[in-house]
Amino acid sequence: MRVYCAENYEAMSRRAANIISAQVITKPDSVLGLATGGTPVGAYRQLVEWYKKGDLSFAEIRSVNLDEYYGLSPWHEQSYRYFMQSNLFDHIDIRPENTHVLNGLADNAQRECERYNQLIHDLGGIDLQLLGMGHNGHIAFNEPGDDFGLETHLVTLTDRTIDANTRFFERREDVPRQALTMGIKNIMRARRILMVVSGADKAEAVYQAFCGRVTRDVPASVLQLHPDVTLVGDRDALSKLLEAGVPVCG
Ligand SMILES: N[C@@H]1[C@@H](O)[C@H](O)[C@@H](COP(=O)(O)O)O[C@@H]1O
Repeated sequence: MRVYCAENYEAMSRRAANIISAQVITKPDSVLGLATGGTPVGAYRQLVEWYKKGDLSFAEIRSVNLDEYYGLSPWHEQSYRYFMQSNLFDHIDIRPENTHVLNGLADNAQRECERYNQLIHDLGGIDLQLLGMGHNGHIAFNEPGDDFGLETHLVTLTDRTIDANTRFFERREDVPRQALTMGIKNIMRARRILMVVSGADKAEAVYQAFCGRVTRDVPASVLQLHPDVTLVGDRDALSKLLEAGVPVCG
């Protein structure tokens, strides 16, 4: 694992965007696994800026998103499809038909999950998977205790995740209770993984994930078993790793 420590959120976002751009430039038809949440927003903003300057093209890029709330339409402002359109897709030259997000309105969740697994397979797998992390160590919507062997599946969100995501909705009751998510198995099959973390409130989860035991109780800890992980964080999020003496670059 490589760890990059950035001074602040902006620098972290630039570093992450750099890694994504390098992937796009070296393999213009890459399959990018994309993530939502507050943390990657700065990296997306940076990519849009570089695209507008003419430094990058996404014309051949294919994307698959990690997860989607179950029960929200793609046009709902808090759906992850809407998030991706407004933070990235609407501002770059990626082809709409090449962007894939799970359908939160699918009648049959099981069938939708199978379709998505097949889609990832047909695309040739994920070249670079971007990840954020929840305060309880969840990745995508793989909550503590979930089986590492699962592929895309329907999950019931924990109270902690619902609490954390309430900030995006008017009321806690509005946060969907279920989501469709890629499983740990899909994520672990990605050729490269890029995790972004920011803020002191993530420091303990980051420490548990990368210095603790590999356990289902901390889903992100499974990344210790992946051969190509880059962790990019700001100083606050990495504080406990730094205290523990984990070597960092930049
Ligand atoms: N499903 C998403 C995750 O993919 C994301 O990593 C997490 C952390 O979000 P944030 O970056 O806002 O802390 O939030 C949600 O639960």
